[in-house]
Amino acid sequence: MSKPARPGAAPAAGTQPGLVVAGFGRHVLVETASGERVICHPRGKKNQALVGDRIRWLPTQDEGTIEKIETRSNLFYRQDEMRTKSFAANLDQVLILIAAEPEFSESQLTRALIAAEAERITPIIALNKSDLSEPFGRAWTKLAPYRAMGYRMLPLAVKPKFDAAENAAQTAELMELLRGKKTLMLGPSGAGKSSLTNLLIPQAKVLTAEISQALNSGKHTTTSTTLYWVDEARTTALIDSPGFQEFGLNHIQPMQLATLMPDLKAHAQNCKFYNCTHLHEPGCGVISEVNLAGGQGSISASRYRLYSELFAELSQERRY
Ligand SMILES: Nc1nc2c(ncn2[C@@H]2O[C@H](COP(=O)(O)OP(=O)(O)OP(=O)(O)O)[C@@H](O)[C@H]2O)c(=O)[nH]1
Ligand SMILES: [Zn+2]
Repeated sequence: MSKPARPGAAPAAGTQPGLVVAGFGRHVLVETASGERVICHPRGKKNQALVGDRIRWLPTQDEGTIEKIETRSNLFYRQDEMRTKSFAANLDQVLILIAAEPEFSESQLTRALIAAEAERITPIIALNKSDLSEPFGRAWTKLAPYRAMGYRMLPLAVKPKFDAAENAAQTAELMELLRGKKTLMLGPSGAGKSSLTNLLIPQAKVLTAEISQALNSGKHTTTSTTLYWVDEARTTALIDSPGFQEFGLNHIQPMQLATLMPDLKAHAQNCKFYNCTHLHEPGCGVISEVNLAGGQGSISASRYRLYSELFAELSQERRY
């Protein structure tokens, strides 16, 4: 009998390397070294393999079992009201896709950025629908503080109402950023995630249908996280996680939060107390920056409000 898969455990004899390219519940689709795809089941109750995981698997009749999950370089979580679950691993970067319309939520954006910072992953912010010039201008302005924080940001028109010369250039710039990397794409409903997937991976719809057929006995599902190769050489990957709502941040300590927000971090070193929560302490560098006359400071009132709300949320989650 083989031992249950455990991250970092020694591989069992006869196992083969593979990459998890889709996940549905406890079953995953594994891509073999030669590019074939096999459904694999986990051995044991724990250690669910995630999209992006490098694994060792063992063939059974027409399927396989996962014998080992290689050590992960990072791990991403999502959360709903009920609980936090991990859903993707070993990412190189995160593409946060938002749009001129519907108006993006600064809270959702901030949460996604914090989750990326916590895993030391570079986030890219893409603002879609640059063809809608008026709302686009407003949204671009709203993003000014995030550009000032140093985040990589680019305009995009994935599926413009009217084609313009710059659309192709914007897509090309994005492609340049994605090249050779595994990128998790996320964003609110209506931002253009499926449009972007279809643009970069024209066969995505067919692949998705095949995957849900294979993993879910033909029942249509949109809840699986899927890794799509953008190029034939399989060096550039886009990971789509439909139904995405919120990043799971419960694993983050409240006292860690300010170090994951570059605008706050820059002023936290001026605090009088080393364990300052930046909520009420005298001599707090963060609070004095927020209170600079006329809102001239580099920490906006809305970012500071998000910080205090998240601080309260993370302090509560810890109790159960
Ligand atoms: N004007 C304009 N509309 C766009 C652009 N890109 C996408 N859209 C439209 O925006 C709407 C939403 O696009 P989707 O690709 O379905 O967005 P999504 O993020 O996948 O949304 P969900 O499936 O709800 O998560 C569609 O009607 C698209 O045609 C763009 O660059 N410009
Ligand atoms: Zn402080």
